[in-house]
Amino acid sequence: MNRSAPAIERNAPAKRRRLDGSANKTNAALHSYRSYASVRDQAISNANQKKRPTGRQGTVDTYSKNVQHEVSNTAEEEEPESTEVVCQRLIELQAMSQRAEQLHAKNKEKLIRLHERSNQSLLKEIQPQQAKIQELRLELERIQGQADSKKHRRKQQEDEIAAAKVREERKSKFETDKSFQATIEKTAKAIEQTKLGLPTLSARGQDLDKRMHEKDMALEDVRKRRATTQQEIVSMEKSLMQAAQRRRKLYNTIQELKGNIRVFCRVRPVLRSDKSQQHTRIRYSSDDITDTLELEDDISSMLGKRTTKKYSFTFDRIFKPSTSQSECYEDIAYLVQSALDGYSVCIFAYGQTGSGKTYTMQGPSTDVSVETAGMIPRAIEQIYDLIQELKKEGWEYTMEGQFLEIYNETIHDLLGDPTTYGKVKHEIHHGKNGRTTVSQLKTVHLDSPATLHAMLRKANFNRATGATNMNERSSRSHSVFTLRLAGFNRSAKETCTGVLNLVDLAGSERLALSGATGERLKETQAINKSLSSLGDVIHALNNNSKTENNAHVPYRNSKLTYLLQNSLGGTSKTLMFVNISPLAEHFNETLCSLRFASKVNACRVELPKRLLK
Ligand SMILES: Nc1ncnc2c1ncn2[C@@H]1O[C@H](COP(=O)(O)OP(=O)(O)OP(=O)(O)O)[C@@H](O)[C@H]1O
Repeated sequence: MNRSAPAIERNAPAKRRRLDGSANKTNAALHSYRSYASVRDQAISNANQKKRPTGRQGTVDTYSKNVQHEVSNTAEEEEPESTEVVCQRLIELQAMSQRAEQLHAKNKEKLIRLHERSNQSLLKEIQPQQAKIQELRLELERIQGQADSKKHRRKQQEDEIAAAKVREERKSKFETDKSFQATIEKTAKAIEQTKLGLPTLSARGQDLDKRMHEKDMALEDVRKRRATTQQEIVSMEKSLMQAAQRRRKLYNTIQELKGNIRVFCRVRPVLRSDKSQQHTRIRYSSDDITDTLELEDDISSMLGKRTTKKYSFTFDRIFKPSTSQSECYEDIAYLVQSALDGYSVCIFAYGQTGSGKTYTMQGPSTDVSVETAGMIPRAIEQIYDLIQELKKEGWEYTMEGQFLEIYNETIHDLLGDPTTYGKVKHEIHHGKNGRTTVSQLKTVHLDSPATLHAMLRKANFNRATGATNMNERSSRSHSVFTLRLAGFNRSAKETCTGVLNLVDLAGSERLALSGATGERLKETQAINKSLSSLGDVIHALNNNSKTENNAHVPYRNSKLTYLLQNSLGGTSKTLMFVNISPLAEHFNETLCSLRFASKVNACRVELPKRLLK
C-alpha cells in the first residue's frame, strides 16, 4: 500500500491534464459559437431597432431592411434582397439561432456531463489514492508516534538507569563504609581480646621456649649420637675396605706365589660415534677377590626355538664402561710401585681394534686431561711423586724411557728418526739378570713430567707417519713403552733397578682377517704371526703349569713374544688388560678376546724376582 500510493499520486496530474484538454476543446467550440451568436444577435437587435419607429408593416419592412443591411454589412456586401427573402432568411437565421442555441445548450450540457464524468472518474481514481495517502499519513503518524514513544521510553529508561546507578553507588559506598566500620570494630575487639590474653600468651610462650630449648638439647644430643654413629660407620667402612684391600693384597701375593699372570677386563662405553648403538647384554657380579662378567646371547635352534646362552668369565678385576681412568689406575698403582722396588713389571693391553687399548694405556687421542690421562702418564706421575718421597729416605732415582713399535715383524724406534725405519736393525737381548734390552734404541732421560709428555707426543707422531690415520696404524702394530728406573741409596749403599713395560697390542681381530692383498696381507700375516705366537706361548705356559713340566715355550716365533719373554714366562710381574667392545656386532670378537684372556689368567710363570744390576 505504501508503495502504490505514491504511484497513484504521480499519475493523477497526467489524468487531470487529459481531462482538462478535452474540456478546453469544448470550451473553444462554445466560444466560437458564442461569438457567432453574439454577432447574429447584434444584427437582429439592430434590425429590430430600425424597424421600431414606423408602423407595424413599416416596422417589419424597416426592420427587414435594416437586418438585410446589417447582415450585408456584417457578412458581405450583397445585392439587396427582397423582404421575403430577408424574412425567410431571418426565419432561417432564427431557426439557425435556435438550433445554435439548442446545440450550445446541448454542448454545454454535454460538456457539463463530460466534466462531471471526468471529475467523477478523477474523483474515483483520486479517492483510493487519497485514501492510501491518508492511510500512509496515518501509518507515518503511527510510526512517528511509536518512534516518539520509544524515544520517550528510552529516555525514561536512561533516566532510570542513571538513577539506579546513583542508588547503587550510594548503596555500595554505604556498604563499604559499613563493612569498613565493622572491620574496624572487629579489629578493635580482637586487639582488646589480644590485650586481655597477652599475659596468658606470654606465659605459654615462655613454656614453649622452655620446651623448645629442651627439644633443642635433645636434638643436639641425637645429632651428636648420629655423628658418633656416622664416624663409627666410616671407621667400620674404612676397616672393611682395609680388610678387603688386605684380602686382595694377600690374594695378589698368593697369585704371585703361584706365578699367575693377572688379568683385568675393561669394557669400553658405547660411543656416540658408534654406528650401531645396540650393545651386548653383560651382567656383572663380584666377591671380595674376583669379579665376574656374564655375556648373554640369544640363539635360535634349527626348529626356530630361541634360547639364551650365557658365557661367564672371572678375572682379577672387571671394569664396567663407567669406570674412570683413575679408578682403573688405583688397581695397578701397586705394580708401578713394584717397578720402583726393583721388579720388572709388564702391563699389556689386548683386544680388538677400537676396544679401548690405546685409551687405557695413553688416554684419548684428543682432549687429554687430568681425568682422561691413561696408565702411562699416571704411572710416570706416580713414580715422580714416589721418587720425591723416597728422597727423604736417601734414595736417588733416574728414569729413562724407550718407545718402540713392532710393525710387520720389524722393530721401529718411535723416538728415533722415522726416515731410518727399516734401515736400522734392532736386536732383542735377554740378560742373565732377567733384563731385556733392544739395541740401537734412543733412550730419553725423563727428569720431569714435561719431558715424558714430549716423549709421548713424539712417539705418537712417529707412529702416525706413513699411516692414513693414527688409529689405523695403532691397530696394525704393537707398541711397547719401556721405563727403566735406577735407584741408589748413598747411605745404605743400596741400588735397585726396575723396569715398567706398557704394551699396546695390535687389534686382535686382525687374526681372522682374510682376503687382504699387498701391504695389508703382509701386515695381517705379521699380526697373525705375533698374536698367534702369543697364544702359543700362553698355551705352552698353561700346559707347563698344569703338567708341572718345563717343556719348550716358543718365545722366538715372533718379535713380540721374544720381546715379552721375561714378562710372560719370566720373573716379571705381569698384568694384562683385556679390552672389550660393548657392541652386539662385536659379540664374537669379544668372546674370543675373553677366552684368550682366561687362558692368560690361568698361566703360571716363574715367581717374580727383583732385578739385580
Ligand atoms: N673407557 C673409555 N671411555 C671413553 N672412551 C673410550 C674408552 N675406551 C675407548 N674409548 C674411545 O674409543 C675409541 C677407540 O679406542 P682406542 O683407540 O683406544 O681403541 P684401540 O683398541 O686402541 O684401537 P686400535 O687397536 O685401533 O689401536 C677412541 O675414540 C677412544 O677415545
